[in-house]
Amino acid sequence: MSKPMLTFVTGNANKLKEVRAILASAPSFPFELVNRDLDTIEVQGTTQDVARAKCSEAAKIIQGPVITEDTALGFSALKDLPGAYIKDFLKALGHDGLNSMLAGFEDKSGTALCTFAYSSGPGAEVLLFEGRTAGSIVPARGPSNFGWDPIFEVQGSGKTYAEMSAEEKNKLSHRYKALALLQEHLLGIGRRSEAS
Ligand SMILES: O=c1nc[nH]c2c1ncn2[C@H]1C[C@H](O)[C@@H](COP(=O)(O)OP(=O)(O)OP(=O)(O)O)O1
Ligand SMILES: [Mg+2]
Repeated sequence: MSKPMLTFVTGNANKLKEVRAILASAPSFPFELVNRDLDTIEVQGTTQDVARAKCSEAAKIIQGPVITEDTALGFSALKDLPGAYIKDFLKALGHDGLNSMLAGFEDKSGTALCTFAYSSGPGAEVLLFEGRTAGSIVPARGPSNFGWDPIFEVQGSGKTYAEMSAEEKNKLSHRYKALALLQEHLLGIGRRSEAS
C-alpha cells in the first residue's frame, strides 16, 4: 500500500536536505514526504507562537497534513534573543556582526532550538516537537553553506556545525532531536491506522 502524503512546507533547501537525510537513516517513516515552498506569514512572539501560526496557516493552504519547522538561535547573555528572529539578524549583521553583539559579554553560550509543528489538516490542533543543542557563538570556522553553522560551536565537540560532516551534525543537531520526537509521534499514528 502506498504511504499517505505529508507536506513539509519550507523554502529552505538546506533544512529539507537535512530532514531527508535524517529520515533516510531512521526506522520506516509512515508518510511520503513532499515539499512545498509557501510564503506564510511569520508572526512575532515566542518560538511556539511562531511555529503554531505558521503550521496552521500552511495546513489551510495545503488542505491536508503538513509539517513546518522553525529554527531559533538564542544567546544566553541576551536572554535568548535573537531567538526566532535570527534570520533577520543574520541577514543584517552577518557572522561577524552576530559575534560583535556579544563583545561586551563574557558569556558566549547559546542554544540552537528547532521546533517542528505538525497539523493533520486545516483546523486541527497543532502539535509541537522541540529539540535543543547547546553551544557557543564563535568567530566563523568552516564552510559557509548553511546559515549560522560556521559560528555555532557545539558544546563538548570543539567543532562548529560547519566543521562537521553531514552525518555528524545530523546525529546531534537541534533538528535531529526535534525530528526524532516528531517521528515517534508519526509512527504512533501509522500504527493506529494500521490497526483500524
Ligand atoms: O541548522 C541550521 N544551521 C544554521 N543555520 C540554520 C539552521 N537552521 C536554520 N538556519 C537559519 C536559516 C534562517 O536564517 C534561520 C531560521 O529561520 P527560519 O524561518 O526557521 O528558516 P527559513 O525562513 O530559511 O525557512 P522556512 O521556509 O522553513 O521558514 O536560521
Ligand atoms: Mg522562515
